[in-house]
Amino acid sequence: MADSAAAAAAAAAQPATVGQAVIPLVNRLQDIMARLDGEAAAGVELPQVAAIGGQSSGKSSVLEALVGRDFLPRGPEICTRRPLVLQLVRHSAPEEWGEFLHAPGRRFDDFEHIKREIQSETDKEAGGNKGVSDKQIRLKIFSPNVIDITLVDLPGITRVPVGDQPSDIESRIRTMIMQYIKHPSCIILAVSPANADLANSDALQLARLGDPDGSRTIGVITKLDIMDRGTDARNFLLGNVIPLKLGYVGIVNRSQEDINFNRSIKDALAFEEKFFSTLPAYHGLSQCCGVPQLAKKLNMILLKHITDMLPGLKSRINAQLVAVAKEHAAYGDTAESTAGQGVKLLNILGKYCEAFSSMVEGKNKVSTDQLSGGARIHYIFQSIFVKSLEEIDPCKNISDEDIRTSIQNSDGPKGAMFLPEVPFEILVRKQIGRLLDPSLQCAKFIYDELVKISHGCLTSELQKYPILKRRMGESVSNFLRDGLRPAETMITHIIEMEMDYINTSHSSFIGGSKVVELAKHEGLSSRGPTSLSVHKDGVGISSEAQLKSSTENNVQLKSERGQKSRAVFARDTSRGAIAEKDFSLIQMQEQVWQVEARMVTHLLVGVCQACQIHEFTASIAYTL
Ligand SMILES: Nc1nc2c(ncn2[C@@H]2O[C@H](COP(=O)(O)OP(=O)(O)OP(=O)(O)O)[C@@H](O)[C@H]2O)c(=O)[nH]1
Repeated sequence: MADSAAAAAAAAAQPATVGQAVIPLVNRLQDIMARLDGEAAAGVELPQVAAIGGQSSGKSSVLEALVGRDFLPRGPEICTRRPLVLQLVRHSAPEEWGEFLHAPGRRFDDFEHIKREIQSETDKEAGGNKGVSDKQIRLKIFSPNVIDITLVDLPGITRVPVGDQPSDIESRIRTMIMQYIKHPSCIILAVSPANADLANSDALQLARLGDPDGSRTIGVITKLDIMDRGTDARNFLLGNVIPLKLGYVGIVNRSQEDINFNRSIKDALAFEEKFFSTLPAYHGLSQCCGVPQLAKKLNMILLKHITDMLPGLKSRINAQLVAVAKEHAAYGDTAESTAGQGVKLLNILGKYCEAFSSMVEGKNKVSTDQLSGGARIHYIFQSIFVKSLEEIDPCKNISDEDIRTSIQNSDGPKGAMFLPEVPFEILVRKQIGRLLDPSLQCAKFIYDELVKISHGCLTSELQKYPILKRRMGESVSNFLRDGLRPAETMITHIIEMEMDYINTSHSSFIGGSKVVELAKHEGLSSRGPTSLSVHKDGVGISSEAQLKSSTENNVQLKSERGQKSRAVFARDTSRGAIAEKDFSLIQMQEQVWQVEARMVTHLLVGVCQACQIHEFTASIAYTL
C-alpha cells in the first residue's frame, strides 16, 4: 500500500512535524476518551471525517482510495446500509490488518475477508434485502501507509424505497446523516457525482444544513470520467457555481467495470493522474484534482481543525485534571505501603461495622421521616409479624363434619370407650402449620431490612472507593443471606416440633370442648366417667364434675379474653358447646403462637445480633 494516496498525503502534509505529532496525539486521546464514560468524554469532541451524498455517488470509492485498499462493498445498487466507522491507525511495522469492534481479538489480514465481514454484519442487522440500519460497524485498519484519521462511510440518500426499506427511508437516512455531520468536530466530505446535476446535489444541500457557514465541508466531485461529452466540472471545482470555503476536489474512481476486472488502486490512481493531466479543462487545477490532493487537503484541514481545537481542549482537560487531582487528594496519601493500605482498609471496615451496629441499635442520626434501622426491625416484629399471626383464624377450615369424621376415623371398626386424642391432634397440627408462612415472611422482612441498612452505611466514605464498595456490598449480602438460610431452617424446625408434640396433659386444660360435646352426641362420654377436654394449654381428661366446673371456668376465662375471642365466643354461643371448642382452641392456639412468636423473635434478633458483630469484616477482608 506504499502507493496509497493517504501515505502520499501523510508525507506531503505541511508542516509534517506538526502532523506527525498532533494527529497521533489526537488518536491516542480518542482511544482514552472511548474508555471514559459519556460524561467525562462529553467535553472533548475529536474530529472525524464523514462521507455523505446520494446513493452510488461514489462515497465508498473515495474512502477506499484514501485508505489505498480494496475492502468496502461497492456497486451500482445500495451497498452502504450501516454507518461504517473506520479508524485508520498508522504504525511502523510492514503488516496491514483490520480489527472489528464486534469481533475483539480477531485479526483480519485479508482485506477480502474484511469486505465479507462488513457485508455479513450489514445483513445481520439490516437484513439481506436492501434494509438500512443506523447501528454502527466499527473497524480499525492498522497500516504503515495511512494517516491517523477516523473516516465514516454513511448510507447514501435515496428517495424511492426498494426491498425492505420503509416508506420514509429518505427522511430516516437524512436524520442518520445529520447525527454525524451536526457535530462541530465533523469534517464533511460532500460527495456529488459529476454525471448528475451538481447544482441540485443532495450532498451539498445536506452539508449546508449541518454546516451552515461551510467551514468544515469539502466538496468532492466524482465520476468526472463519465460526464456528458462536451461538459466538464471546471467551474464547479473553482467554486464558481456553489462556493465552499474549503473548496472542491475532483476525483476519478474505479468504474464498475474496473471493479469487475479487479483493477488495482495503483492502476486507478495512475489512470486518474493521466486523466487530469491530459484533459485541457482541468489544466491549472492540479491542487484540486485527484485522490492524493484530497488526502493532502484533508490532512491539512484536519491539522488546522485540531490546532484550532487544541487550546479549548487543553483548558477543558486541565479543568478536569484539577478536579480529578482534588478528588485524588481527598483520598489521602496514595503512596502508602501495602501495610498502610491494610490499616486503612481495616479502619474503613471497622467504621462500617460501627455504622451498621449504630443503625441497628438506633444510635445513628435520628431521621424524622420514616422508621429505619433497629426501629424498623422492632416494628416488623411487633406490628407486622404479630398482626400477620392475629389475622390467622385458628378455626378456619375446621367444620363440625371434619371433627366428626376425624373422631370416627380414629375409632376404627370397634368404636371407642373413651374420647380419643388423635383427632384433636390432627386438627390442631394442621392449624399450627399455618404459622410457618408468616414466620418465614417475617424473617425475610428482617433480612431485607438488614440489607437496606448495609446499603446505607458509610455511603459517603465508600463513594471514593467504588470497587471496595461493590465488594463489600457483595460480601455483606452473602453474609446476611448465609444467616437467613439457617434462620429459616430453625423456624421451620420449631414449628415442626410444636406440631409433633401437643401437650394435652397440661393442668390448666378445661373441658367443655366441641370434641367432648360431639363425643357426647355420639354417645361416647356417657360410657365413661371421664371425657376429653380442650383447654387453653392443651387437652386433658376430666371427670363429669370437673367438666361442669371447667365450663364455669371457661365463662370466667371468657371475660378475661380479648376482644377478638369474645367476639368469637359471642358469635358462637348460639351454637352452644361448639363455642366452647372454638374458644378453647383459640386459647390454646394463642398460647402456642405466643411461644412461637417469642422463639421466632429471638431467633431473628439473633440474626440481627450476628450482623452487628464484626464477624463479616473477616469475610470482606478475605474477599478483597
Ligand atoms: N466511472 C466511474 N465510476 C465510479 C466513480 N466513482 C464511483 N463509481 C462507481 O459507482 C458505483 C457506486 O460507487 P460506490 O463507491 O459504491 O458509491 P457509494 O456512494 O458508496 O454507494 P452507496 O453506499 O451504495 O450509496 C460503483 O459501481 C463505482 O465503481 C468514478 O469516479 N468513475
